[in-house]
Amino acid sequence: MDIAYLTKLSVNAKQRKLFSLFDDTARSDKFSLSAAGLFLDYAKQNITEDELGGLFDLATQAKLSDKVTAQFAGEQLNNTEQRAVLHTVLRAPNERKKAVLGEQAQAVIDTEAKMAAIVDDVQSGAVHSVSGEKFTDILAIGIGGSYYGVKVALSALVPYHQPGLKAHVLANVDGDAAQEKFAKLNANTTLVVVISKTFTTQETLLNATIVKQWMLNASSSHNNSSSDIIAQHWYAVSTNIAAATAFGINEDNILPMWDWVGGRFSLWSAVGLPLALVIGNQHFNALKAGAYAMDQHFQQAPFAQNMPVIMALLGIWNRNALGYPSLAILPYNHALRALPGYLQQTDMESNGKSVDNNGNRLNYLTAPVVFGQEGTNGQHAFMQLMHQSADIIPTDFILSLAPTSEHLANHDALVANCFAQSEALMQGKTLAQAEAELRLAGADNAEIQRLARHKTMKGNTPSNTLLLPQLDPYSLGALLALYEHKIFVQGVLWQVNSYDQWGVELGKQLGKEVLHVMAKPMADIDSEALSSSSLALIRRYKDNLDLSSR
Ligand SMILES: O=P(O)(O)OC[C@H]1O[C@](O)(CO)[C@@H](O)[C@@H]1O
Repeated sequence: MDIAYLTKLSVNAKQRKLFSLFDDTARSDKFSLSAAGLFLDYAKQNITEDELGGLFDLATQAKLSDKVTAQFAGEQLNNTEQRAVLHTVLRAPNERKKAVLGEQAQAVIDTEAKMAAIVDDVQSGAVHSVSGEKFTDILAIGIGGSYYGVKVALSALVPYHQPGLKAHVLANVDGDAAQEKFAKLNANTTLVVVISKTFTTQETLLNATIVKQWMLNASSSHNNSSSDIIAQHWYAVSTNIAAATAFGINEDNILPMWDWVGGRFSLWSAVGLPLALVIGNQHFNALKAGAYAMDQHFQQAPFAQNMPVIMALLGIWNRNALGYPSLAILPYNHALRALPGYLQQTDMESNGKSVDNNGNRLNYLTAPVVFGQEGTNGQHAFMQLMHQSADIIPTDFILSLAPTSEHLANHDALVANCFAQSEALMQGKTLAQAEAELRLAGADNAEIQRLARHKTMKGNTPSNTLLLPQLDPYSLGALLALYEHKIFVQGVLWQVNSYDQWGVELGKQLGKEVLHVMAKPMADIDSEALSSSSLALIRRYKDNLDLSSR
């Protein structure tokens, strides 16, 4: 990316009062657009039409259109793992699947049909527990991309859940997390879905093992045959069919994934099974249809009317031209409370890189630190810093226009808070305004002098406001696809491979080494791979638990 060009382009923006851009009375019309049912207002970004035009030029220089075509056509964009990036084909019509995947398309279509049949059969009771009862609970075990997508959609789409069927997700390897589930679940009516692309992930396998043991124990006390309960209650989604079978899962109950679907973009594949089981095929298809509508928009709209492209370029503007290091994701819907965590993974795991596609060190920074929380909770916590500190934190406000509950006064308050926060973050409060307010409230000069600076707020914080017409499967699908494409565009401009995650692998390697060292007798604790700090921590842990004698 041409940083010198970006620096030159942004020279005025750095000095500018963002609010002054609203001297143009047509700004909110010019800086907003709709796509796939979503509405984006980006008028509160610190950017002019000319500057945005400059960013479009940058996208053209990066041959963004060619890259979009290449991605949807299945070229191997993930060049460190020699993989295509084709999660989009999973939500495309079958003709498109055949055109892109060739012979492999039939396996994908068959898997979708098999998944749909499982969903119908579980919902109708045709597929039932060993005791002949209808399943009451779905427990999904997975982590990272094999967890977040399902989690975010499950909590967002509660009104679409089939009565009598509850879904639960288990990710954390802390045994407490599993224990919490056991307290809620009846093993005899629980269906388990293990989701692991590799079927080698430590957390998922440990959790699957304890859940299996819990179910076997419950089953023996119920006089069921143990092998039956695992064969009938357990499903898996994986590329590693052999490992899933070796774990004891009935081969008929294993749905394949493909290496061209990245974990964090896999909700659209059979990874979505726990979600589909609970919301049903019709709503799962609507989720995919919303994502497909955004795919179409992304491929067809010119840059100046392209929502993912605009959001991506604004993100680059804030990160690389204006130098802001983070991005707050603030959904003003309780139902979207899992979205910040989901986007944290998709964005930071994808674009948190420091070398380009050819392995050359970058001379600019990439993904911002993404964080967030549901509104209005954040206002009474970390948003204080967003208003009062000198740091500027660009923000995405996300809101469903239609209320998700019957409590309309609460929804009005929620909406008002959302709109007010973007305004407050942009306008801030000058010293003169703070002084005038204090004077009006009857403060004397000394009091004004003492307090006015504390009440001054920098403002100038840029934000997007994204509106969903209502929180339904279609809109959610469009929203998730919007962010997927935004991340893709940023990866293209930053020239990084958004689809590998070697950093996670390093953690896994050292995790194994730590476990290996922990298993040694106290006197032998040593490792060339670990620092004296970590070795001392291991000794302290063993001292406390006397792990070696277990
Ligand atoms: O699906 P798996 O193979 O269990 O991996 C879980 C997750 O771990 C990662 O490899 C790293 O977090 C993700 O990409 C993936 O979604």
